[in-house]
Amino acid sequence: MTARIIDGAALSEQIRAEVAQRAASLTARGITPGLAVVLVGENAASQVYVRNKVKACEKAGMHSVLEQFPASMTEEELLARVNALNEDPSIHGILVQLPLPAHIDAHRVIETIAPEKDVDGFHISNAGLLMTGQPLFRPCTPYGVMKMLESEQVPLRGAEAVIVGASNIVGKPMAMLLLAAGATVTLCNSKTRDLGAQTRRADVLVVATGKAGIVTGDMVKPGAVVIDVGINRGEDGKLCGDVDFASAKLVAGAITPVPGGVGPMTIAMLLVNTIEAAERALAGAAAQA
Ligand SMILES: Nc1nc2c(c(=O)[nH]1)N[C@@H](CN(C=O)c1ccc(C(=O)N[C@@H](CCC(=O)O)C(=O)O)cc1)CN2
Repeated sequence: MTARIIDGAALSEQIRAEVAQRAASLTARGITPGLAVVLVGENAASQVYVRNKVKACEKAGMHSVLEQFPASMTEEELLARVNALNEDPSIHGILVQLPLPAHIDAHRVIETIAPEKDVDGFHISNAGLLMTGQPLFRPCTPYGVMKMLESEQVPLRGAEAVIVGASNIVGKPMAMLLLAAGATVTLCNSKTRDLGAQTRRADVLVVATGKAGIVTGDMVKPGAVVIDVGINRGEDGKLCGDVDFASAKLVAGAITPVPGGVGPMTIAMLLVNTIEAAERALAGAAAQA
């Protein structure tokens, strides 16, 4: 058996086209959705991601601002920039690209973003809302994974979902979204004993560890849906995921590639969250008038 390839690039194009229509309709009503992307430091991968985010906004007819600062920027200076963006009415979404330089407390920065502009969904109040089943913004990567599962019509009610990696930005919110969809969720971490025993139970397996090839074909249940969130640079210089694609695709029922899988969906869902923020701002303004 060879797995069906889940094409995140194609699905993200569809979602971005829908976003462009919503953006045009908002602009016609006098409000152009605006996203501010803040990058501190010279991380090469982050530079690519933020440029792609800004380009995607422009293509969808949205306003975007890229604020780039040297790694020497202080935490107080960054907090002041975030506060200024919180007050800027032309900006509906704010994201601070991660990782931040080690001298800056990422938690403090994220907690400074106004929750109603936190289009990454990382603010503690947005994490709490997601956990209690009342999401305002769903974090973009897990939200994109849910859209991929939906487009593939993967049954989630009662399914065994296993997530490898328990980060705040992917693993934990992924667990909340799968739980809300009715899956039985197992969240594995670096201390998990016999990882293969867990992953082999999974009808839906999501891998987000940042460790190339941590999941191999022998760790996949035949017919499972395998979602690879990892983006690593292999020894050959090419991008690869956390899943050993060559062996896993012979066992899985469906699998996401890297590149062209979850990555493009992350950017598409950022646009969706920004549109939603702008739509809420318009509704709020109308209610006050
Ligand atoms: N503030 C945030 N920081 C980070 C997030 C995030 O959601 N918010 N996620 C990741 C990085 N990330 C988004 O920022 C991201 C990673 C990868 C891609 C992507 O499209 N990847 C392509 C390959 C691109 C390449 O050539 O390198 C793919 O997989 O096809 C988009 C967004 C960490 N930081």
